[in-house]
Amino acid sequence: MKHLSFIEVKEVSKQYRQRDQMTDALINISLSIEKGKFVSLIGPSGCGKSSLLRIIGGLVKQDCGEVNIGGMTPMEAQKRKQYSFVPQSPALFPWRTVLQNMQLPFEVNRKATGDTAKQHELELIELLQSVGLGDFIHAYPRMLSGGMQQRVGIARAFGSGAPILLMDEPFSALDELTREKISYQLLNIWQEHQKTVVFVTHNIREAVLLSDEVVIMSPRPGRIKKTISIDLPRPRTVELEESQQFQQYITEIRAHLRQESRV
Ligand SMILES: Nc1ncnc2c1ncn2[C@@H]1O[C@H](COP(=O)(O)OP(=O)(O)OP(=O)(O)O)[C@@H](O)[C@H]1O
Repeated sequence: MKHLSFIEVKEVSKQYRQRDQMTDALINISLSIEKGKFVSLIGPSGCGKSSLLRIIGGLVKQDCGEVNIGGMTPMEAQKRKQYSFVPQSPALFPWRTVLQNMQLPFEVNRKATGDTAKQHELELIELLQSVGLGDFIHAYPRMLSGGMQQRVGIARAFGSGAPILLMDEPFSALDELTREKISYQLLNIWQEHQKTVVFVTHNIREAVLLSDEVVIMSPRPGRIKKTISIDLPRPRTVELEESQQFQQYITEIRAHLRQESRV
């Protein structure tokens, strides 16, 4: 049976000009992502992961090729509030409580969606509980650690109503243990809400643990080297992480990345 793709990137290329120099950030990228899938982009620095994420999200325009988001261009998809971005740091407003920060997308998008924050308050509180922040609903961001703030950012993205989450190294500023804990919380919340996620990371373990597919990219110019389907059962567990099968995926991806980082 042929599966319908939700995000379709076809033969996309992107160059940047800086002074007199041109950089081929992406060359001939084609990628197809089904609705509800979790897909990671991994590769060495400069291979174009963020550029591809931004092109999918309509923040950057490709030079050639096509991007189709459920029948819309990325710009149309953006207008129709199809995306929620989770950047490296969560951009919370310091003068708003955690819950008020969660409510922000509804206030911003109210004209487009007609939904009010009040209608969704219970749901937002449940999301905060599911990332372990049930006791911090009325706290201000300054009272939270970096990891807790990032969890608010993730919960907010899942609560926003957007079907596509674009996450650009959301855990990169966190220590290893916090990172591990948050990846499991992200897994749980994703399992429950079934959003389509495109996740940029440098971390192989994280990519295998979270993803249905890992897209390995290579630099200069940015290309897709290989796409690996992660055929591991869900829910993914700590035991699974220690299994031979899991380790095999890590070894395979690491071998591809090593070839890329040879200088
Ligand atoms: N706005 C820009 N102007 C000029 N060059 C750019 C711009 N954005 C990205 N580039 C270049 O395009 C290439 C791809 O950058 P991009 O940030 O997409 O890669 P990346 O894989 O996300 O890197 P990293 O892992 O370091 O974040 C790099 O060579 C980068 O220097």
